[in-house]
Amino acid sequence: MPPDAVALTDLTVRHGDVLAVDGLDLHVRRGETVALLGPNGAGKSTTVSAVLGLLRPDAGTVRVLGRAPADAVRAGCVGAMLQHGGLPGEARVGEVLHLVRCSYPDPWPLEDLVATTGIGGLLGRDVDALSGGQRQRVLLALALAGQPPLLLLDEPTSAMDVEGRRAFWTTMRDLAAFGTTVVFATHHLEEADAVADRVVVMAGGRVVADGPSAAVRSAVAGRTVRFSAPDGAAFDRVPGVTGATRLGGTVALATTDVEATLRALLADGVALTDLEVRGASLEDAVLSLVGGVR
Ligand SMILES: Nc1ncnc2c1ncn2[C@@H]1O[C@H](COP(=O)(O)OP(=O)(O)OP(=O)(O)O)[C@@H](O)[C@H]1O
Repeated sequence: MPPDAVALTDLTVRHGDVLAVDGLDLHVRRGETVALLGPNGAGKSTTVSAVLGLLRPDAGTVRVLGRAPADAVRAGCVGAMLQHGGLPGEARVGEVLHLVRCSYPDPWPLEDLVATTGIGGLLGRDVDALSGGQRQRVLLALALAGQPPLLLLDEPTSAMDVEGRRAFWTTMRDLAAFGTTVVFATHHLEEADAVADRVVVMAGGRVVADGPSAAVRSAVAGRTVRFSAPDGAAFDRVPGVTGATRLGGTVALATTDVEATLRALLADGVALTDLEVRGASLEDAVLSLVGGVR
């Protein structure tokens, strides 16, 4: 069996007095697309930095495609987009891209790379004059320049507009379909839900949930029952209901037991017009999972 793309065993990282990553075990198989989720300060960026060999763990081991992180990076096996990823100043995008491509033995063909990342119109621009979203597209092109089998992305779409995000994730899906392993940290949970094979929810430097998005969502018991109801009707004492809100003519009941709630409402003669039952969203699940750990 080939080694995992990323293998973190009992990883512990401190920044001074702050315990940023606390005994983390995380294994990413080759070809997986994994989202790292969690609140600010959960340890996602620190984990990404450790995988890139940018900081030395206080304890535990990091292996990247079976090698030490620095060796994997030096061999051109890892492409990265970091939150504070820098671009050299006083240079044009095309020049920077040329330089980076030249540093790899088998760079991604220029025309295809430029088309894939949508930076054709930016090649003659000064890197200092790029917008946040344009900068992120250029950073993506640099990350992909060596055709790496592993991509590490730390909040890669944070500055992109809706169209840019959509194009970005289409590119990621295409890369994943060709076997690239993609590990990304994000606060855009709908992107994680749509793109990742697996989501890893972190809080306080530890993993609090790890699995396919659907499994993580279903681990949260709560569901919502919505229907139209006239003003004045009260529903907070209905079996299973843990909270009731009303917006205009629509009532939303949070419930831990959908069947009991619906049976009781029907027995009471509630019409349940426009009935809708919704499971927890990934956002609900993450909020619930990290709630006690912050
Ligand atoms: N260079 C540093 N010096 C001191 N503390 C740091 C440093 N970098 C991170 N930390 C602390 O380590 C903890 C984990 O931070 P980290 O950036 O890994 O979290 P994160 O999950 O990526 O957060 P965010 O979603 O805000 O990017 C936080 O408490 C943070 O304040």
